[in-house]
Amino acid sequence: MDKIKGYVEHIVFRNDDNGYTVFHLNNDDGEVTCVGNFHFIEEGELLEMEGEYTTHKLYGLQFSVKTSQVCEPEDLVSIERYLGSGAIKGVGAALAGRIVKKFKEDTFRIIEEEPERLAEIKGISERKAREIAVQAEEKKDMRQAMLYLQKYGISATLAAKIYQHYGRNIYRVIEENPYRLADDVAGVGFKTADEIAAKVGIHTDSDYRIRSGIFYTLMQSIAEGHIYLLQDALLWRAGRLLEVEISHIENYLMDLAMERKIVVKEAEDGVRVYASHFYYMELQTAKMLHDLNVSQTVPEDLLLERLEKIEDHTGLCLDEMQKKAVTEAVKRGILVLTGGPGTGKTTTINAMIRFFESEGMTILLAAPTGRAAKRMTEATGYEASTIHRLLEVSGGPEGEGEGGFQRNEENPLDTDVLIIDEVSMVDLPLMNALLKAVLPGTRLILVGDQNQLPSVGPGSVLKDIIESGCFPVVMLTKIFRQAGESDIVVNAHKINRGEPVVLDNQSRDFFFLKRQEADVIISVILTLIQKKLPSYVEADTYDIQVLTPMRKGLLGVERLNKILQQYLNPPAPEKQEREWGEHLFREGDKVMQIKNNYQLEWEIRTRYGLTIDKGQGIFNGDMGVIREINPYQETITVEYDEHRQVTYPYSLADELELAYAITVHKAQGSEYPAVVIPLLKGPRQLYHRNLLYTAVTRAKKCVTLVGSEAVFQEMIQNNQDQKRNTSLAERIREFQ
Ligand SMILES: Nc1ncnc2c1ncn2[C@@H]1O[C@H](COP(=O)(O)OP(=O)(O)OP(=O)(O)O)[C@@H](O)[C@H]1O
Repeated sequence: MDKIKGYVEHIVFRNDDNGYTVFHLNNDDGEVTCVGNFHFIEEGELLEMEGEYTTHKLYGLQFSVKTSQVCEPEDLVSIERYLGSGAIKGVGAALAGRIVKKFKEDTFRIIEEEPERLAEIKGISERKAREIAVQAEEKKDMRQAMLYLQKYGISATLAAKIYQHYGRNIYRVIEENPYRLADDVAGVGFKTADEIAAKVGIHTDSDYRIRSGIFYTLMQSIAEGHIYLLQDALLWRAGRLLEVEISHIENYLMDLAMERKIVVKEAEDGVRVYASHFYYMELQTAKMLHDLNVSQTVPEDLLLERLEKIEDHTGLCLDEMQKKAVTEAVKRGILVLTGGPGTGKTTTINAMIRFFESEGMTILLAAPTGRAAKRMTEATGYEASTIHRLLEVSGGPEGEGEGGFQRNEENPLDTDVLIIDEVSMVDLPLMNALLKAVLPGTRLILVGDQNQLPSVGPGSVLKDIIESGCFPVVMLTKIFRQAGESDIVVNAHKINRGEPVVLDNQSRDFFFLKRQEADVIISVILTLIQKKLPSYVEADTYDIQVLTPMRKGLLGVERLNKILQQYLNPPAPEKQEREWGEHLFREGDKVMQIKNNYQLEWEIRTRYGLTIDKGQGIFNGDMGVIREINPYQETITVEYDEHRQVTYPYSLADELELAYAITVHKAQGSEYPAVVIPLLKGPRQLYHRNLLYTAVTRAKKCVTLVGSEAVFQEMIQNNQDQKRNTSLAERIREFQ
């Protein structure tokens, strides 16, 4: 082991999650590049470190740090450098120089013990002197707290967040009730809090622990899509988590209910336990839906007359149900329009738009995902946005949550009509946020297919609204696309009704290739996407989408992506590549953004590098191709639709995933020219009718299933998609 000591000259790279840092150190021998894990580090600091010199194949000689210690700067130059490094706001290099010139080696003591004396220096008022002292003190506190949290194995980012939340109270919180962290700090879950508690020596049946465990169990079920848990299930799950007797846990439910942290309700299916927040969210959503449900009396014949004019004008010819949808949308404050693929939903939306337009009304369109919004724009010729954008999300990536929207009850949307498509994908928190921003008097039209998979987030809002029976619903059932013209549509409806589908491969757009082994299936997929399908549907290889039910397993997303990457984008000397944990990205890879990120900037450039358009926001589900991995700038450039290029710093690489294959869940709301679906036996809870239906309906021109016919037919028969525990329909009825 070698020992070195010097000043941090420049931090080149820092990963805040694990503290991995690369920096230049200035010591007696000149400049040394150091790498290591640091909890807290700043330019200008004096460090004493132990470690060894290594040679990196790209970056050359480095000092790999094993242990380190921060020392007080010793000589005057160093004190001045530290003070002027920007570590203390408002003190630049010049001022630092003046301070050190006056107080010399005594500088730090003066700042700490007699800060008012700083005002003796020209340019420092008494107020500024106090500010400098406070900042210096905070730095010291923070460093101490970081070291303290490090003992509990907490990452640097999390430690900073925790410190920000509690400040100096951190010691009391950790020692008395570390479970508070799970409630107060985003990113700390019960598990982390529990580990800390164990280290602090908090007893396994302490009050705090059990309360926190109950909440954690409720939150887990919310993450699975439920709004409540039945008491028995909650007790059983919490008992297993906490390894405490169920009878012991039961006592706490009453306390938590008294404190209004949870809501306990008797219902037909048993005693339901809600996290209060979610109980009231359902209640409020139900109330807001009712508030919007106002009817207007408009003479029917007048309406139909105007509609006819629009039909003449546009060449649309609506059937009875479609007409009903338009007239109801005009008369009612809220309308649900539902139906399977090809039943004319988009055509009806278009007719509505033309009608409202002719009345001079303002219209807003939105959908839950970027891709769905784009499709809506294309189908209507009207600009549609994502719901998050519509509500003017203010947070960072996924930073929405409650209160994260600029549009709300105090600043509602200014429109006469609001049409939302793909409502099956909208979860309860988003519907709640949306309704807050819609004034009664606005016409809200919710369009969706209730048989698609439910939203990823909790609730089954569309189904519940329909099931409540309290609002006007127009259900389109007639399929307008002709049989033969589209077996995708015909078969999708059969799947939905639980009828067997004939697999004789006589179709032009629906194929089933029977194979029984995973690796054979993969080789068939490769032939399809490399050779057969691109010319058949007139699309690029990368436009053909493989959809699979699972993430894990022989035919799961993770394995498929690794194999498809190898064949579709093999390594080559001219292609840069880089590993992130389990993932390897290579130039030329097909990737997907897996979070909404409203801050990411995109640019469209000409061949000569001139920027011709730019904007912000890349959404969950957007797909692109890696154009460049730049190890020097530490960036990845991805090109999305319409040549939009986004440059990601390495630190955002975890917002990307390979996308040769994606899960059916991720594909909700998107359509592809051709879809390939591998099918072998899998868990019954997942392999159900809705999943198959959603997968098949993602294809515009061609579906090819590859695998076991038995599994396919079993999925059609299995309508046991996991029932979600929700009670929005009941809350809606209670307001009747
Ligand atoms: N009343 C109608 N008469 C004749 N054709 C119609 C009628 N309504 C819709 N169509 C046609 O049926 C096809 C499907 O309609 P549309 O795209 O509106 O349905 P959709 O429910 O939005 O389907 P998807 O969800 O698959 O996009 C279109 O080709 C459309 O032109």
